[in-house]
Amino acid sequence: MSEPVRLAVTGAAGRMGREVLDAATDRDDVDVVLAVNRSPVEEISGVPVRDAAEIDELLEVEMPDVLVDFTGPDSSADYVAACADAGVAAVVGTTGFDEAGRAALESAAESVPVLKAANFSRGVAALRRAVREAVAALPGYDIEVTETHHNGKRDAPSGTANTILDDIEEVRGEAERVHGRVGDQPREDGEIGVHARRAGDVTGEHEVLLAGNHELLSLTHRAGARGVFAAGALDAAVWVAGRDAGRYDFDDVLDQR
Ligand SMILES: NC(=O)C1=CN([C@@H]2O[C@H](COP(=O)(O)OP(=O)(O)OC[C@H]3O[C@@H](n4cnc5c(N)ncnc54)[C@H](OP(=O)(O)O)[C@@H]3O)[C@@H](O)[C@H]2O)C=CC1
Ligand SMILES: O=C(O)C1=N[C@H](C(=O)O)C[C@H](O)C1
Repeated sequence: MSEPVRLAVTGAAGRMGREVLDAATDRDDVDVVLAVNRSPVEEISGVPVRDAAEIDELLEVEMPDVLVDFTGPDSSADYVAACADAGVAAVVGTTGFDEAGRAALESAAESVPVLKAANFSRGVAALRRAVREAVAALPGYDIEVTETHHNGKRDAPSGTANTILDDIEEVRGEAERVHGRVGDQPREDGEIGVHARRAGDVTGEHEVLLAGNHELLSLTHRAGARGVFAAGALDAAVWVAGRDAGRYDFDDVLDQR
């Protein structure tokens, strides 16, 4: 068997960072050599957690092959820039990037491999394929996309919902995205309704509704635990290690284009 992939994990103390560190302990194809967090934390899953402010020096000293990031969009763009300087591949699970953040990832991808996915669940990858097929088969049907997440989520709509909306527009052409409705606002032909709900500790749900007259198709994915995202992110890290510089996504890992 080949050497385990040397991993750095940023946002180590977050909901996802903890899952990634926990999942990594059960695998022999990865070895966490560096975990960092903004707020001080001593250790997680037996891995000492270092100060995020020292990321540049830490990458030079620990020499990970791949950095896995689940933080926030601004810090993620900074970490990926640090990866580009240090020659480290990046797997980005963080969502909610603005134009400048997206440009920073593109720029880093000129020097190192950057694999970004709004959702590392295999079920969501299958949902996306099913949605593209359903949209192609049901021209003219009304489409509404609803996502539900825990009350700690910052960005809305979710990165996954935005990706699904892009998928729908790829099949159907550009559409107006109507975020919620209020007052005298009848549905216009071709618009896509988008709804973001935040409640309790919901891990993540995405529903795409396609409705014609007298029939309704509902495609739904529910994540039961964050372990599914962590497993996918680690699969992505193993896959991306040693690749050429460039942009990659989870479909490349699943080889399902
Ligand atoms: N692609 C996927 O499959 C998935 C993606 N996500 C995305 O991952 C991201 C993180 O989600 P989640 O783990 O729930 O979030 P949390 O808020 O639980 O964790 C974020 C972590 O990042 C750290 N952090 C935040 N801002 C900074 C900063 N400026 N510099 C350094 N560290 C920082 C936080 O540190 P501190 O301890 O100081 O707060 C915290 O440890 C979100 O964008 C979410 O949408 C989530 C699940 C799955
Ligand atoms: O913040 C979360 O929790 C999640 N975020 C991702 C997103 O924005 O799509 C993926 C997952 O749904 C959980």
